[in-house]
Amino acid sequence: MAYHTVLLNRMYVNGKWVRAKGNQTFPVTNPATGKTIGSVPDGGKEDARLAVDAAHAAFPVWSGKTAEERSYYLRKWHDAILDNKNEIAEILVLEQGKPMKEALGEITYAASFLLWYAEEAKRIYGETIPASAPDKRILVFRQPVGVTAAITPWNFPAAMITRKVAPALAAGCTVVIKPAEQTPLTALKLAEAAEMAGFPRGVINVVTGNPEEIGAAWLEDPRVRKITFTGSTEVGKLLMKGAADTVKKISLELGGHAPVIVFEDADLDLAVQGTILSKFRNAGQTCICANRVYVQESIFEPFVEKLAEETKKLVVGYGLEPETQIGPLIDESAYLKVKSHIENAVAMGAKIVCGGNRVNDFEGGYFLEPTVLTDVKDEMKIMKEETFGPVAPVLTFRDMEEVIERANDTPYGLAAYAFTSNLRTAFLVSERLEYGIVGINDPLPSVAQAPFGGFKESGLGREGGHHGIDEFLEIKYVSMKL
Ligand SMILES: NC(=O)c1ccc[n+]([C@@H]2O[C@H](COP(=O)([O-])OP(=O)(O)OC[C@H]3O[C@@H](n4cnc5c(N)ncnc54)[C@H](O)[C@@H]3O)[C@@H](O)[C@H]2O)c1
Ligand SMILES: O=C[C@H](O)CS(=O)(=O)O
Repeated sequence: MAYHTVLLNRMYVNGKWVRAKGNQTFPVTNPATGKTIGSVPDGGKEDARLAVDAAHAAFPVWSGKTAEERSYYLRKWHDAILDNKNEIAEILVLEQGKPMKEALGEITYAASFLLWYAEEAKRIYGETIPASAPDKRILVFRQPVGVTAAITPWNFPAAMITRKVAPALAAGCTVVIKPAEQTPLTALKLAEAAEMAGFPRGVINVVTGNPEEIGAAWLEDPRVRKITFTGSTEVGKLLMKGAADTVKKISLELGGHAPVIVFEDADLDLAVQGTILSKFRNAGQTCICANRVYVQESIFEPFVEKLAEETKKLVVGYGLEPETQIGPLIDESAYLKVKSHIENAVAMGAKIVCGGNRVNDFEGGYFLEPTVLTDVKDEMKIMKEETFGPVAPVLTFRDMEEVIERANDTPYGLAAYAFTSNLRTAFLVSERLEYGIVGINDPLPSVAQAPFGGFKESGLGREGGHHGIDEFLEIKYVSMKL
């Protein structure tokens, strides 16, 4: 299929579609074909500062609106995104590569945060506290933190933006957004929808361009009071250090290394399908994808046989083709990293049960066969580093004590999964797994109403649920002497 070229080539600052100050642009590539599909402004420090100028100027008006008024704009944005769902999804597929069905699902998921926080905006309650002195009254207010900088990844180019800016806007903050350089077009389509929704100029700003320059500009600007980041743990640590200079609030949604635990009392078909859904969604490029699969030894053989049988059925192809289930990896370096995990495992004795090869039917794209490995050892790279690709290492375990200890033996703590039909096992495992998200017989736990986030080096703070709005609020108390 000949894919059309997408022409946006402007970014959205202060309610206007503008070029970068240096007039530079950078290409946007289709990861399935390696072909350029568009170009966007290559913004830098000055563009980043201008966006903060706009957001800072808009803050008094936006934060001064009533909750009902802010809720209205969020709902309009939600409607504008869903009215243009197919067009946005197609652009998302062209620049990110995921199958159309997943892209449509992501747009729906992204819009759901706007609807959720359109309601949460109206529930930012304060409190009164009984004063110890009879002539004093104590009032507690929750107020917006101020200008918020959102820096987002390429794997969910729509949802990772709205999961941040919906609560920020609901709280009364104004936002400056830097999308990943691999997937800027989706972010600009969201900005287009926000413009359709009628947001006042300067409330929402999207700057495309040099990550280091834009990031540095926002970190050093005292007017930016909040950094909200989704991406690798490595970059998250950099931003956390940079935020310290002006003591900015910070939220971090970082890397993961999810264990899947399959107990012998699990429904085998459910456990296999659940492992496939978690492992191979977005070609394994999600932060909560299964990265390790532990199977109780008594069911190991039938589980691996069924998992391999079902994995071989998965269709690898272009995202716009309706039958495609597995798209390309985002770029060559992503492919080489995943391939290195397979090669390291095999060199240390792992067996490739299925997959393991690049699919060469597609010129220009980095497509990898969905892969299942056995004879895996805990010392292998794939057991320690986030793979971010369609490879499932499967290992055995004897009992709950052993598997909980091994599952928790990682610096990560984002998501974990367990398949069991035993209620006691479900509760004990849920309580003892050191992860912010635990799916029990549920491989797809992410919803707008739940507080998404990680333990340990998987992040700080939560996105979604009523917790998500707290990240964008300051608490103030007023002591009034009568
Ligand atoms: N926890 C979550 O919710 C979640 C969600 C999606 C992705 N992720 C993680 O993100 C990673 C993959 O995404 P990625 O490759 O885009 O991550 P990345 O860290 O390379 O990039 C993320 C964003 O940070 C920007 N960036 C990179 N260096 C920067 C710098 N020095 N200053 C400012 N900004 C900078 C990038 O341009 C991009 O916009 C994986 O580790 C994945 O687990 C986590
Ligand atoms: O990759 C990270 C996303 O947060 C995954 S999900 O779509 O929220 O499950």
